[in-house]
Amino acid sequence: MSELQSIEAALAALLKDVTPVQAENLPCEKAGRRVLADEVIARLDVPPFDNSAMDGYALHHDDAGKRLPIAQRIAAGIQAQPLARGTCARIFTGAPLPPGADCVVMQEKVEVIDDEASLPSQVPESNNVRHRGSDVTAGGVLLERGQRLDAAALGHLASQGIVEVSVRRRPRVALLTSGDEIVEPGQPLAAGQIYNSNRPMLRDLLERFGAEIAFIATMPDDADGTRAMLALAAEQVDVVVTTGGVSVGEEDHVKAAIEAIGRLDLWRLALKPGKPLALGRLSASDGREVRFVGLPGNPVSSFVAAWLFLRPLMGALLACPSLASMPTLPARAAFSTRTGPRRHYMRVQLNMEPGGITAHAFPDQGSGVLSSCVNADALAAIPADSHIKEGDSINCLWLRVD
Ligand SMILES: Nc1nc2c(c(=O)[nH]1)N[C@H]1C(S)=C(S)[C@@H](COP(=O)(O)OP(=O)(O)OC[C@H]3O[C@@H](n4cnc5c(N)ncnc54)[C@H](O)[C@@H]3O)O[C@H]1N2
Ligand code: MOO
Repeated sequence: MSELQSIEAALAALLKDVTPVQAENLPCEKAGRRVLADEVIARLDVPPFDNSAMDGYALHHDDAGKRLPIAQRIAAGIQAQPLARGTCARIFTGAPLPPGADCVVMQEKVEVIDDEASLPSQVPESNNVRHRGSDVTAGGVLLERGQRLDAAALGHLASQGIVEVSVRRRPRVALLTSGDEIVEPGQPLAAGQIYNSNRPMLRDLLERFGAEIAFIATMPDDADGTRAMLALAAEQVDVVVTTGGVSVGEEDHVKAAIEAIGRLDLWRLALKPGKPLALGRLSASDGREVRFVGLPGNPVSSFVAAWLFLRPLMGALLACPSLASMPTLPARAAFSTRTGPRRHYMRVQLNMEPGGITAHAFPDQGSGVLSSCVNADALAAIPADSHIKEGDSINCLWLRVD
């Protein structure tokens, strides 16, 4: 039996010479979850003017402790008049601070009698004032290149009045499943058949990793049909992903087809689940090189391999650092286990407990037991040839995409 190969070596082979996909301009309202192709420079100071953080009274801090006439009323959205020393202004949250005032007292601390406000004795300068440019300074970097546009980043763009951004187009992926026994939901099941669970699962994962599923099909059962389908897919996409048929069985045409129209490397990884992995390249007729990733058919193996290989591949194609690497968390094992020659990525739920984060493993970690992935928060990476006891510290890959 040949030696098992390292996950890191397979990942390096997969990511070698990946060039990021092209940029495109998109309206911000359609750019959610997309990745910035360029940094965005702030055009405006945010906030654009000194303003009040509270509903209350604006004054100069030297006038603290006095009873002051209320000289003006400043609502959000109106222009404030200069404030004379010895007076104060009624002011509301977000309203501009009047020139001459340098602090605000919240209304709960002020007594108002006959249009005069009694102010507390000590009010520090800048109290309850949000200063111009304290969040963002015009001319500075608002968002970095490679930033995924999450909810807050979209809000940040809008705060600058920006309506369009340059983002990476979504990598186009072909998702092909194989196996005579695999049937689509909605069809009747004959004896020996099972439903195609990998297709919707991988589709969802790939879309969460930023891909567009541009081609989705079931692989034909014959050699010519398989070769024709792979060639057709390669014309339309950046990456071809298949599941099934990467092990040692004979019932498979995918390996032969890839070898006929491209290059193929078969890996036997020190990874559980997900030992067999096929990586390759196909050539499109315009000379583009299309990456091929053949995931194992067992649903849990393809789930784990998708997180370990497809996520960093999408991260590289999108030039997005937060996708390229997985967030990791140390946790205490709430279980004990022994591993053999393969690193075991156990599906765990993470609980926040008084002593820290605890990882609870699903009882059946079999590679066909998809229940172990439902509600899993993380993959606990248990090193090869180790004995983990309850309470030991383990490293968990958080199954989370921004
Ligand atoms: N003699 C050996 N047999 C196997 C080895 C080995 O080293 N020597 N490796 C095992 C490991 S590990 C895995 S993982 C699987 C990988 O097999 P394949 O990638 O060739 O996949 P298939 O044989 O086509 O299917 C495996 C399993 O998964 C089910 N499957 C496939 N596609 C789907 C789908 N779209 N939805 C749901 N389930 C699917 C299929 O019915 C099989 O049960 O090989 C081991 N064998
Ligand atoms: O390692 Mo396989 O990938 O057992 O399912």
